[in-house]
Amino acid sequence: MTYDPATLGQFTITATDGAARRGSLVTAHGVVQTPIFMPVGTQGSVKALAPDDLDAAGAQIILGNTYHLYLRPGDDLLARKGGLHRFASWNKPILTDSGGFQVFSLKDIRKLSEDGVEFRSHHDGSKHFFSPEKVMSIQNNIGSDIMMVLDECVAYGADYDYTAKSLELTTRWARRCRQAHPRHKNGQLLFGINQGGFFKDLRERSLAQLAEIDFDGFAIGGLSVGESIPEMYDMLHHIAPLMPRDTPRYLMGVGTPLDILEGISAGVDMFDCVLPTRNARNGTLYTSQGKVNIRRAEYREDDSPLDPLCPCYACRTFSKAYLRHLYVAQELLSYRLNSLHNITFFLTLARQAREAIEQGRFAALKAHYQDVFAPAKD
Ligand SMILES: Nc1ccc2nc(N)nc(O)c2c1
Ligand SMILES: [Zn+2]
Repeated sequence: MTYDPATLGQFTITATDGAARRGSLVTAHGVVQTPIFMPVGTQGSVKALAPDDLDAAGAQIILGNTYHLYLRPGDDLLARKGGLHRFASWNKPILTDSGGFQVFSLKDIRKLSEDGVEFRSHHDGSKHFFSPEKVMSIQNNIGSDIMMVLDECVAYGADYDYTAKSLELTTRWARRCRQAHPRHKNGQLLFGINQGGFFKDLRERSLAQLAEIDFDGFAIGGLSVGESIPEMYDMLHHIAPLMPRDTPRYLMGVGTPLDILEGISAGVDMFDCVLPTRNARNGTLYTSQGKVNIRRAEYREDDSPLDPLCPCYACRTFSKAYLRHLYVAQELLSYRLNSLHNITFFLTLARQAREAIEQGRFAALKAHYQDVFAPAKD
């Protein structure tokens, strides 16, 4: 990994269109063009796809997860293997989520304290403890280019008092993460995570506290946790414009194609979501004409490609009839081809957004896809 310490972490905005930003972020494993969609590879693999598939699809950066990789194969093993990049033969940027969200979604098998969170492995029930320092050490062993702080993602519906107390803890943990991992040590960037639930004053308080800490970027956490779309968009449009302008803004766990375009219109630069690969496995495919449920009988004899505008191997090589057959027959190839297509679609959407912002026509792109994915057509 060779990078120039002088430019590491540099985020440059090259064009804007309304609040939408076209930019680039320098990481130790390459420059990331934003807005960007990041395929999720929780356990060190974007399910059913190999690095050459991801390269072909135009992936610039993928996600890994601290909680999962710590439990299996173990961050100590990853350190011995030279880090996740070498272990998984992925030589482009990797962002790792801190595990906070995953632990808090384990509900009853975790205990929260000032020092961190105790939890039981979902594999074998063994007891573990994540402190801010521990998750920094794990992400250091993984060798991710962008690390996330340990945070508490409060459940949807949490009351004001609990949310206010929780964001203070998340800020104290964020400070401890920063102290535990000096700026750009090992070529790694560190992002803070905004919390505060669905209370605008708490969101602003969390942001003001985090903005005083020296982070390379800021994420919006605590959204896409079960709230309605209008609630998510309302908070998104409130907090995104208040986030520091000259560092990347990352909306965690979002979302559908329309959510991503909404986020970009609010000024968000980075997105990740399991939707493309998860929905690929249940036959829900995203195309330039809208969503296609490939298992529908109407495709049984359909010789046309899944998406005539898509450059992916699945669309260039096979018919809908064959893709439907693979799905119905539960052939493993169905996972690979459907995942390859959906990931290509999400990455293409991000590329189209970058081009539209450069050309001042982002609003038109967003309106086009709002029509394509209008609920009536589902
Ligand atoms: N919707 C999400 C997804 C991932 C998250 N990761 C962290 N660390 N924190 C959150 O609040 C998240 C929310
Ligand atoms: Zn395709």
